[in-house]
Amino acid sequence: MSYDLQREKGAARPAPSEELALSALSLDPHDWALFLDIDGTLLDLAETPESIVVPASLPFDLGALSQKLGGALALVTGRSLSFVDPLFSPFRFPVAGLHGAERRDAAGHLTRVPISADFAEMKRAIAVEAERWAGVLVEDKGAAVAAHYRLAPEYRAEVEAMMQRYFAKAGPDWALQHGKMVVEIRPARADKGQAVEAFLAEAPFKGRRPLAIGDDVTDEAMFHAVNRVGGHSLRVGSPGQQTHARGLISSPAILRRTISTLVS
Ligand SMILES: O=P(O)(O)OC[C@H]1O[C@H](O[C@H]2O[C@H](CO)[C@@H](O)[C@H](O)[C@H]2O)[C@H](O)[C@@H](O)[C@@H]1O
Ligand SMILES: [Mg+2]
Repeated sequence: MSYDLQREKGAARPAPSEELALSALSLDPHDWALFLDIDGTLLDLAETPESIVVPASLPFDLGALSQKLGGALALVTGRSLSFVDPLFSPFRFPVAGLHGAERRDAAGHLTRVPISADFAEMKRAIAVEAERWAGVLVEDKGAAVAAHYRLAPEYRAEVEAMMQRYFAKAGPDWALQHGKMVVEIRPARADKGQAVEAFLAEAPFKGRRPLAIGDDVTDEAMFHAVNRVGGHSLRVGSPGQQTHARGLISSPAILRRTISTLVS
């Protein structure tokens, strides 16, 4: 079933997806729950995982939006939980990390994944093996590991083959996650769609219509999850991509500007 925001709100003329969906949040803030990806959605992509820039106003705009939504705003990211909080300080939003495998709910309860000795050894082996490819970065995310080739795209095939090989040895508790110039091995226990479903079963998200905004393959699971329950989904990027998302936002900057307008 296609959820027609434009018709429901009686808009007089077609408008870009981001304006429609986000102005619906503003009109009925107690009806909606918002799920936001971080890299490539709220934040512009950067050359390395560490070199992202969080505009100074963004945490405060998100804090104001969260308050407007009665706290029903969660971050759903491939990053680890421990990486996320300092980005949005002084706020600590409900968050799902490692593509859904770990989660902190609105009441502050944590679900984490223990790091086994075998996985720690695998991370070390991947880091050592990647040293031979100048520019390839290995990101240790605790219970997940990512190999980035953004600075060395000529090694894409080698990086993919290496991660595939370690994934094949890792066993059924692990998933291979492709992303933007990155391949990751992450816990298979939950994806972003399952994380969104878990939030939607709890206060203050429960009973609200979900809107999910993301930019990448990993976000397709949450697009699917929110569409299935009559919510709405927006993909950040250019037109023409294969996606479950029902609308498009052209860039993180446009999303940030729209959020800022909603709370000003
Ligand atoms: O689910 P997300 O919040 O979008 O996180 C996905 C991955 O984002 C990061 O990698 C991506 O962004 C980097 C910084 O802009 C960029 O350098 C890299 O090429 C992108 O793949 C992060 O480093 C990963 O751990 C996340 O899983
Ligand atoms: Mg992203």
